Amino acid sequence: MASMASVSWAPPLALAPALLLVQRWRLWLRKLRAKAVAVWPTWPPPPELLLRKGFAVSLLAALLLLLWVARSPGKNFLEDEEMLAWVRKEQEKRRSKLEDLLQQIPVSRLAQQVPPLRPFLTSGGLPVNDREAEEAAKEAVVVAAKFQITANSVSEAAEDLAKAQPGAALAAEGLACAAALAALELKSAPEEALQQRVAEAEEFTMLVQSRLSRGRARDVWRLYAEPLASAERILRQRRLEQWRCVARLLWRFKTTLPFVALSSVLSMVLGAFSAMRYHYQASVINLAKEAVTSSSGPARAKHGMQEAIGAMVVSEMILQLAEFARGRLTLRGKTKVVQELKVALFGALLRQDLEYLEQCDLWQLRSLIGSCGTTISQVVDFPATLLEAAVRLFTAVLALGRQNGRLAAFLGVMLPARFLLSQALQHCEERLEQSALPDFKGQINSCWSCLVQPASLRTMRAFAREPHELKTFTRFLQVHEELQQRKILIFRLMQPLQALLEHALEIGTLWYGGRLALRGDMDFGELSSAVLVATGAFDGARFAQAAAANVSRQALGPLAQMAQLLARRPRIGLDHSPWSSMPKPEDVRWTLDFQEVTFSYQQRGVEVLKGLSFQVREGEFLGILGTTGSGKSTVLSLMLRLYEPTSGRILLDGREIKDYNPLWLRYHIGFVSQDLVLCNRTVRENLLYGVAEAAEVVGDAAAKEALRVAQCEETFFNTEAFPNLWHTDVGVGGSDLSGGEKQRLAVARAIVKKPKLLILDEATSALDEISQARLQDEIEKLRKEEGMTVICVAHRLSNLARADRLLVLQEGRLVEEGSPAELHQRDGVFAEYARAHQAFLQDPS
Ligand SMILES: Nc1ncnc2c1ncn2[C@@H]1O[C@H](COP(=O)(O)OP(=O)(O)OP(=O)(O)O)[C@@H](O)[C@H]1O
Repeated sequence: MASMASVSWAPPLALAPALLLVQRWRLWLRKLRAKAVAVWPTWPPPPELLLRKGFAVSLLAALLLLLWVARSPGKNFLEDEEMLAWVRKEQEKRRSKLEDLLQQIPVSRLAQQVPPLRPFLTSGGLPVNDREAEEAAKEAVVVAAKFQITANSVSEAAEDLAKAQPGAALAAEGLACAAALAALELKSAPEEALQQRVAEAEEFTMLVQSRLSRGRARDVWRLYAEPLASAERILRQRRLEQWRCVARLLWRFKTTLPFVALSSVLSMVLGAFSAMRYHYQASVINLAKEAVTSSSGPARAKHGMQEAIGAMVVSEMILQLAEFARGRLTLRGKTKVVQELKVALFGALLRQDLEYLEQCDLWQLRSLIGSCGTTISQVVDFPATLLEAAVRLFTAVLALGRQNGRLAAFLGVMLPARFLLSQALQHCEERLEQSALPDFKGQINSCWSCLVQPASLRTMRAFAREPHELKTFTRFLQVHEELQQRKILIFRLMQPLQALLEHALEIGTLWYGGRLALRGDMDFGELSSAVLVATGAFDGARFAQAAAANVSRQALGPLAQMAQLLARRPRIGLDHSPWSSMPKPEDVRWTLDFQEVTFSYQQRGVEVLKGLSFQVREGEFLGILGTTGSGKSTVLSLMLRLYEPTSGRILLDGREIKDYNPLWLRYHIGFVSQDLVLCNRTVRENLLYGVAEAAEVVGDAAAKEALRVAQCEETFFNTEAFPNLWHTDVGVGGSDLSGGEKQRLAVARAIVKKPKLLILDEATSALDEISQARLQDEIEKLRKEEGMTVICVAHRLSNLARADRLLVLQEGRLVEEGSPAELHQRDGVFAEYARAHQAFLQDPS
């Protein structure tokens, strides 16, 4: 019985608490509804409630609480001892780099020699008159001419330190020294480099202004102001040419002009109709008011209201149609132009001199070309956007002026005031962002660079750097995040201020309108419609300002850069002279004649070759050897016309090499460079890289023959090592091949072209002695059979054993020349090399 009772009573007992809970909920919900109903009539709250002291205080308290919550969370990293020690170490690194630079450049030495500079460099401020400062700068210029350190490298080091340690006095000193060097560079720069120098100096001026106090910045400025002014004078004359470039660039968009014109017309329609939206809304309000107050009753107002609503529907439809049509038109106009421009820019980049490309930030240029669609969109759409905004504003102001002239005048004053105030706020935000925290953002990339390049990846592994790299990455990120938090906080503080400013002006319009209404200069209907129309006017102005800011901030700079790239004429033009005017390669005698050639790399400025004269005869094997850095590879680069000699002449078959088309010349020269890099393609594609329309011109048999000559046919056709045979990918830069395989493939790549001149720069250094000897034999055979001229740079003397003649270079000068036997007898530098080599063979221990 007991068990039966427990079974029958259990469910109701279990339900009881649930029922109780439901009952409670219902009661609670009922109370909540009653409260909501009680509050409802007072929402939105009456103005006097918002103006009560208590409310204002609570609002302020809530704001402060919000700010406190928005503060950077967690412990400030500068309070962490270990972190602080790491930051100091990083700062120290940058400090010592700048110190090393400053010690070398004459300006710091000049501080002892030139009295006016001393107080500036040691204590701060430059208490000299203009003449003395000018004299100091002149002297700095003369002394610094002997040194190779550039203003850019010093200002970069100073900027690095200033970022890592804001307010560091040494950074200011660095900037002062950079100023003197900038003066030097501006004075001595050749005209073609002037623009670059002035751009650097202008960038440098901004740096000085942002990093130094106003007085110190003025002092630094005085050091290089005069040379900058004279350089700018020259440039001003050339600026006309620049404008022509931009005009030419814009002329490229001529096919878009009809589309731009049509979309501009549509934009005017859009602007006018979107402003009319507010006008009709205001009409509806006016009619409603009229219906209540006028004696003619609601019938007339009802009719008017129907008309206004109908007009609103029609204008809305026109708006959407115009928007659609404008979108289609601008897209059609842009697509083709952007495509053409990308091709032109890529072509212009490919055409540039190696020297220029070596100094460029190629990643930046790549993204410039990649994003040219966005840039062009901004520029091409700008007239339409501006027209739309202007028409919208004009329509709104017109409607407003018709309603009330005074209110329109009030707006006429308030709009520019709003614009100026928002500019001031933006400036304020930028100043605030000049944080006192260290900034290591750029350094995060250096951590990544170890990982993403196969060669550095292996080095990282080999040196067991992983834990260190991880730690460094974490630290850089920590500091960076802290800085970001601060910037975000500033942004979050400034954004509401901007919004408040915008709304304050709208409230101001309402206030003024209200006053006019109170004085009887305006009635209720006019005021309500004026507010709506004024909102339209503000929207128009905001729209125009945003579009203009976008174009000036994001589009004009890249556009000018594109124009410059397109207008830039390389010194070694790829189409000069035309290929079609070139002789047949078999009609040319492949002799080379270097006559008093000097050369220096632009970025370093040091003379690498000093009056070099020698000859290369057709069909001979010329060996070049010499100490490290003596200029051997540079000589080969000049033969290929990768660079132009600073002075002197190079003749091919008695004609200046610069009269030959560089593409033609390089096509007939086989080149294996010391720092060879293969493309990330298959073995076969790499092999045929240098042959135009490879598959048709060179058959498989000839390609395999080149592999055989280079001693690597068996390697790449060994299915155990290369299951895909010569269709195997070689990896980034050839990273999936051994050093010897890479070199042999590079030799085969040069030979397969059947060149008239074969240049080998340390081409077999990774080969074993036996393979190297076999390769030498094969090249010898080829030389004899084809009459090919061979120039070989090598450190290993066995590479040069078959040479007809040898050149020995030292510090950019030719110190010995002759056959190996002659040089042996002369007992000079070569004989010394030979003795060292012989000693090793006799006693390798
Ligand atoms: N692209 C470059 N930019 C600036 N300087 C360079 C450049 N290439 C080489 N140099 C400098 O020019 C000098 C000569 O270099 P080069 O490569 O011609 O010497 P090398 O005799 O071939 O040396 P190695 O035997 O070590 O290969 C060196 O001081 C080098 O640092």
